[in-house]
Amino acid sequence: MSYADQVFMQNIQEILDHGVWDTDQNVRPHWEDGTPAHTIKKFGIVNRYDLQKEFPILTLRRTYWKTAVDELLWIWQKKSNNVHDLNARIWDQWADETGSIGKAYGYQLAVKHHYPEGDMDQVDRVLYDLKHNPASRRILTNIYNFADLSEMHLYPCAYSMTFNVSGNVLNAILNQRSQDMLAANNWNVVQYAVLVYMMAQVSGLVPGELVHVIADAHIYDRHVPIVEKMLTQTPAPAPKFAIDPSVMDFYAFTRNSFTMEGYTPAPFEDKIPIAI
Ligand SMILES: Nc1nc(=O)c2c([nH]1)NC[C@@H]1CN(c3ccc(C(=O)N[C@@H](CCC(=O)O)C(=O)O)cc3)CN21
Ligand SMILES: O=c1ccn([C@H]2C[C@H](O)[C@@H](COP(=O)(O)O)O2)c(=O)[nH]1
Repeated sequence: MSYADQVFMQNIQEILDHGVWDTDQNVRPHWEDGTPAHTIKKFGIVNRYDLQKEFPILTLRRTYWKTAVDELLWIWQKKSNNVHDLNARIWDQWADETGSIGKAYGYQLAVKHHYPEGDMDQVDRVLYDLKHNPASRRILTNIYNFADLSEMHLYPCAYSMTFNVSGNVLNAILNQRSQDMLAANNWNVVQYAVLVYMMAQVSGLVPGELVHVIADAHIYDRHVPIVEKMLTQTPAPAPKFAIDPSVMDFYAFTRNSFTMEGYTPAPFEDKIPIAI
């Protein structure tokens, strides 16, 4: 069993056993057929993944990690908010006729801000500080920009990364206000673990801990039978993740810069409906 399996199973069991249903409330998300998409949730889950021990990928079902990395590069490297720049169709429901998802995610990371050293966007500021001010306690990104919320088609869920250097180790905290546990929990964990690896490598550091803070950790009503089945699956050990050691420029990574050796997830045939 991978450590990520262990954490996921504990989180899911905790939500199913002690979570609170929102069936008595009016909820924003709905299913494709118009039915309200209710959830059972736990507030305030904190998971710690030590990247020096193993890569945090689920084996209870396949995490489509290449697609997840594509989306990560779309946001953090291309800094795009247009689904035409993304291979997967996972954002199509939130895109307008031009393909834009509004002033969300990549758009916010591309906005340049004034600093004494010159104008930089949030990603370049992190890269600059990791190199020049590793002792800084101000190395973070935050895309929950209130001024632009009215122009975002979905408010950012994973909205802030705080980077922290201890010795030669790069640690990070991912802050997430809302988490669809089945569709995107491990998806997000894999993405931000890969981001820590990327940031560490181009900064001459080694990846350390990823701390994932989730405010509203929920399971959608139509996902309950699927996660219950997942909990009965036989997990496998974590695969070996590797990153191309020759890439020294954050913007030179591609989806092919990463490999996952020995990934043998349990079979999983269910189609996961996504609440809109
Ligand atoms: N309700 C909801 N849950 C989410 O996880 C979510 C949203 N909405 N809205 C915006 C993005 C889109 N995200 C998504 C959407 C779909 C998949 C999905 O369909 N995953 C499939 C396979 C993906 C593939 O084809 O490679 C899976 O099996 O995990 C994952 C993340 C995450 N976000
Ligand atoms: O990276 C992501 C993006 C989205 N989600 C999920 C979390 C919620 O289920 C929905 C967003 O709905 P809100 O009503 O805005 O919270 O999308 C995710 O888990 N990870």
